[in-house]
Amino acid sequence: MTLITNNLTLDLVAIIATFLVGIIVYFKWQLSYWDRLGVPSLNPTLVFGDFKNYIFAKCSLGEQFKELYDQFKSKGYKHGGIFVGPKPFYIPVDPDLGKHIMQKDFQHFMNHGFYINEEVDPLTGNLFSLEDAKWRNMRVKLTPTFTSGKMKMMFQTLADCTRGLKEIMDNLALNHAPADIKEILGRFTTDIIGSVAFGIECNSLKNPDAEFRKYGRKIVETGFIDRIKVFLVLSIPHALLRFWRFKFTNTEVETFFMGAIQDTVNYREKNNVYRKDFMHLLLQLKNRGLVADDQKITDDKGNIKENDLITINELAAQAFVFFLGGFETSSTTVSWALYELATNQDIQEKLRKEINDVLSRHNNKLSYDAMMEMTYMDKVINETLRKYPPLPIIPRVCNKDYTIPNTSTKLSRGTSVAIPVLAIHTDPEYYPNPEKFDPEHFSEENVKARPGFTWLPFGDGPRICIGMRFGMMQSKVGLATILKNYKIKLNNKTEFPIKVDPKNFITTAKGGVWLDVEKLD
Ligand code: HEM
Repeated sequence: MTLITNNLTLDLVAIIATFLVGIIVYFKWQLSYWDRLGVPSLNPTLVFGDFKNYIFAKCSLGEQFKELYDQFKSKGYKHGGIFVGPKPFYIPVDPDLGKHIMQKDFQHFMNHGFYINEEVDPLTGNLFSLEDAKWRNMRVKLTPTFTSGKMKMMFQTLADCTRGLKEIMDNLALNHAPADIKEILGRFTTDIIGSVAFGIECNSLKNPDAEFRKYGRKIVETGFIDRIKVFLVLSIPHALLRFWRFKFTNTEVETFFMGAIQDTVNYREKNNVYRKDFMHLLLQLKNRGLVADDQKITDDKGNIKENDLITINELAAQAFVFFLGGFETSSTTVSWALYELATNQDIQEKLRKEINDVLSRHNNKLSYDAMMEMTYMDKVINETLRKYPPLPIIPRVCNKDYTIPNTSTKLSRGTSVAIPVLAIHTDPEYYPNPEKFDPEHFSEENVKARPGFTWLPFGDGPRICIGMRFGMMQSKVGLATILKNYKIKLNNKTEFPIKVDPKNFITTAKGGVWLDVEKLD
């Protein structure tokens, strides 16, 4: 049987050719999207759009966006449009546009546009992914969990984990062995966040193959399949992915975390356990519908806010995102800080002096108040987050048609936006000599002289990182513990000049950061 000609082979060739031409026409039409809208664009290619270098692991996600931002900036554009595959993304170049998107006109750009399918993939129902009213409600419920009072309450749990960190560093110093610092700090922050988010002693500092560490690694180390999943989530309409019952979370990871959370919840509810951690506050939300300053996870006086109760799946998704947000971001931040301090010994000495001076006023004990007094430490961490923002871009989606300020261009509902954080942080207009590690970029005068929305490691506006205080606190504790007790130098196992690993979503050092450690008296 033939369809078009009298020859089956010719028919097949005709069908395939028509299909290919259709795809090419579709891509060409899509790739003219920004031109049709009057937004400057670059030279996207069929299939990959402007994203070829990232897809082929030639550069990291942040570097890919930086390359595109730099092109727009060099042509004097205030904004631009790019393509991830066929999907258009809007990029603000002028920080004032960033301010509109993240703060002034937040009601138009409320969502991250991440994939959610709470039914098939329950861990995607977390605060980072939630949208619209669901996000707002959850954000309001979780905000009291991260006040400075709650940070103070959790400080001791956090400080307890420094013991294991010191044991490892002592051993390395004694044996003159190089420290794979990113790995060690990954175990340190896993122990902290496992303890405060799950109430579980993970013991990954003692045992590098502890389960929490193993699954934590699985989440952040992205293989080919994970890159494809990211590409699908970025380029395919989510309604279609939901229709396919697409699952973003790795099933093994989901089974492990859901199991661990369910066990902890059961244990605490059955034994009425009180512990000063996030899990306690999440359990209050689950059983009482509010976060309270007391030891109770249930309320016997019938004083329950029924409408504000969260389900066990919602609790699990939030504990999961605290874990995810909490360990890798801070451990990479401290690793990069130590890399820079090993390369800049004068800054290392200056910071050590501040740590010793402050601690001498606090009985030589790490405490929340002592950490708050370390202002040079703040500058060093801010500068680290400038050069190496763990999230090199921040995604947003336009949820209500929007006219770009001072233009007649309309972004329609559903348009994706990427705030190019790394690119802004390394723009010489805001940070002269951006490759230089200089904590004085964060002196009072320099901060005042810079336009707003040019330092965005935690994002900004109503959707700013909810765990910022906690992230800063654990980074400071890690850095203070190491610098107080050890002098560090770069070991020659560290690649020099160091490169960002293109295979990781988070800004991490390719090949790791290796340090020589000398114990101080
Ligand atoms: C150095 C440490 C950290 C960095 C650099 C960081 C960075 C970020 C960024 C860039 C965002 C997106 C903000 C936006 O859209 O404007 C974010 C959101 C978020 N972060 Fe962090 N984070 C850190 C630590 C933490 C910690 C310790 C936790 C939890 C314990 C956490 C939990 C979250 C959550 C739940 C969100 C979603 C907030 C929302 O959508 O309302 N992060 N973080």
